[in-house]
Amino acid sequence: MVEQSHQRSASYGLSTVDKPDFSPLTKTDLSGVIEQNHALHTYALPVMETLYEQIVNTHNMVILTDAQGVIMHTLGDDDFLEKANRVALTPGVAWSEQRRGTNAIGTAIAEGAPTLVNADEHYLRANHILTCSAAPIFDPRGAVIGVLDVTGDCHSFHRHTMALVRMSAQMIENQLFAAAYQDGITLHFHSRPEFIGTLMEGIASFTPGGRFMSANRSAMFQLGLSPQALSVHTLNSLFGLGVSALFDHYRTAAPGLLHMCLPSGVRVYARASVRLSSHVICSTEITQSARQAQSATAGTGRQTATDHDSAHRLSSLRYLNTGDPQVAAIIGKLNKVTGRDIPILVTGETGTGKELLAQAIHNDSPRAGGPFVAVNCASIPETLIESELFGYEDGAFTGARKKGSVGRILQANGGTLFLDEIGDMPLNLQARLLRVLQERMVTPLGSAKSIPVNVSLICATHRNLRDMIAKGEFREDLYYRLNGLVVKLPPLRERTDFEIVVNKLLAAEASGRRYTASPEVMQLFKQHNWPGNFRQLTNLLRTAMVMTSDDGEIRLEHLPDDFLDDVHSLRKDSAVEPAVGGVPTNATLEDVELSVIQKALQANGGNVSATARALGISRNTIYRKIS
Ligand SMILES: Nc1ncnc2c1ncn2[C@@H]1O[C@H](COP(=O)(O)OP(=O)(O)OP(=O)(O)O)[C@@H](O)[C@H]1O
Repeated sequence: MVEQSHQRSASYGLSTVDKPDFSPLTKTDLSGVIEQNHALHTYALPVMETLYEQIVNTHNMVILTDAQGVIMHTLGDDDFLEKANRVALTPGVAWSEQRRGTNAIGTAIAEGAPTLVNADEHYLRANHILTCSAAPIFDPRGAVIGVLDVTGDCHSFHRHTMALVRMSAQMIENQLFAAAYQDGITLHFHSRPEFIGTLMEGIASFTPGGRFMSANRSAMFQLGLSPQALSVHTLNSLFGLGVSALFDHYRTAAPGLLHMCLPSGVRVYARASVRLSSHVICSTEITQSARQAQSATAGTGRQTATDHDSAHRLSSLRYLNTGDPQVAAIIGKLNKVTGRDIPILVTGETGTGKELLAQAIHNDSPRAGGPFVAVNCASIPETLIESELFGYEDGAFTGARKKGSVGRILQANGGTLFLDEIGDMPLNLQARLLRVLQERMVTPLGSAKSIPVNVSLICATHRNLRDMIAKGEFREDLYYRLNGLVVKLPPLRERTDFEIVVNKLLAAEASGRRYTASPEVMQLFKQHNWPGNFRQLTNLLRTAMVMTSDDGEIRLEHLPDDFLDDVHSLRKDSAVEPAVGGVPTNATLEDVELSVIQKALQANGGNVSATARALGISRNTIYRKIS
């Protein structure tokens, strides 16, 4: 390999006596390279730190480059970094074979394989002082996206270094893989069970319906198939197990590792995890959620869902229907419009489950195999909403990524776009959004080209859009475009299935144990007004469950003090209520303040930011006053 690389080096017109080339990229260009390789850079840095800890004080350095061999980051012993500087081993410098002849980084890229280049194996004489071990980092399609390298003084050569570098590169690949394929079914497998959970495990991901999405290098190796060959497969065709059988397995009392058979006949062990957007349902939790789905439907006298398509059922409309007539009516209406691409507007206080409902609508629709893209218009700075939604072309504005960005609307193509807090969309963008909905075309920022897009739209808001229209804050024409079907999720305090909801959440949060709420606690819960709705109740239950004793019963003493204070202050508030002229004679200024804040909170559906705006005080003041 070294000999062939030397021949290539000569063919690039390099001479062995060439001096090191000190022409790094400018700071701006280097930032551009790092920006283009953002995910690689982010996931590689912690791995580099760990790798460096293994080799500290050995006159070595750790190097990360992009796919062209441009150094993006280095970590090393000070004395060696100084020496490295002399041969241009610094950020911004390219170490491709074309620029520096045979060297571990450039040759690893040229060969697409881990490479060790020691002392005089380097093409340039100036680099004979080095020993370098490099491993390419691959993306799931098998393309080299960067190189991890350990370079040191040639006298410091150690034969274990290469193994460390290879393992670290694999670790980066697995982390990039996990970040890129978060949704769907993920299988972790190996022919030896003790290797599951280690760097050696194969990882393959599938859509909730079982279609193959991607695999890491170990998986491709074990399956003996290329990324192209894998793309036509399914969970069943690769592992001899369908989605429903997978869920059946996890519905058994003590699900162990799965036993599966690869197309080659090799037997493997596997662990599966399922994640449907914001919901992670891992191994044992699959069992729980599946059971709850069944008990939820059984509780309302509905037919239990069939096993096929179990993954969708975990976040389906049926699962949300736990007996409240308002919710049942909403689900009845939604079922009628499913698949008709009628825009849906979900209203309701914060934490009432608007996003969960949107996800369930998507999962129950014919678009379930497509993407579900959620955008919270209130959490993105106003200046960025436009580029985030519509995307932008190369160099559209200062700070834009070199290659441009596909906006969220186009990301949702073929699936569902969920625009949360649509009331927070700035007026000028409301006009652009309206155009997209009318013309079904998106024009990215800085582009003259319009791209056709096919999305089903669900919007949500806790604000009163009609009031906003009256104040000129929301476009009437957009409102009529969004409200094909308007549904209002009830706040928890109005739900008649409150007890079922509490028990459902307790079961969902319990991993294998049984938890209950004592009658006093349930009574207290029913009297509380839950401004944060499901989010608040879930958090409270999580904390209380940790406090319980062996019997798993949540009693008053297990509830957090701040919640009890809240309940107490609300009671105090209602005691103050029947006052003459609105201000009770025995009320302190503090009581009145608290009462005003609580009323405003209620009027704003528990939304602290909106309350702060309405009262003209800071969010911190609100938290301080109600704590
Ligand atoms: N019916 C339900 N059953 C179980 N959990 C639920 C239910 N509805 C909501 N939740 C949980 O409550 C939390 C808040 O739900 P979600 O984000 O959907 O509410 P939201 O109305 O969109 O809130 P916000 O308006 O603040 O964005 C989530 O963790 C969600 O999983």
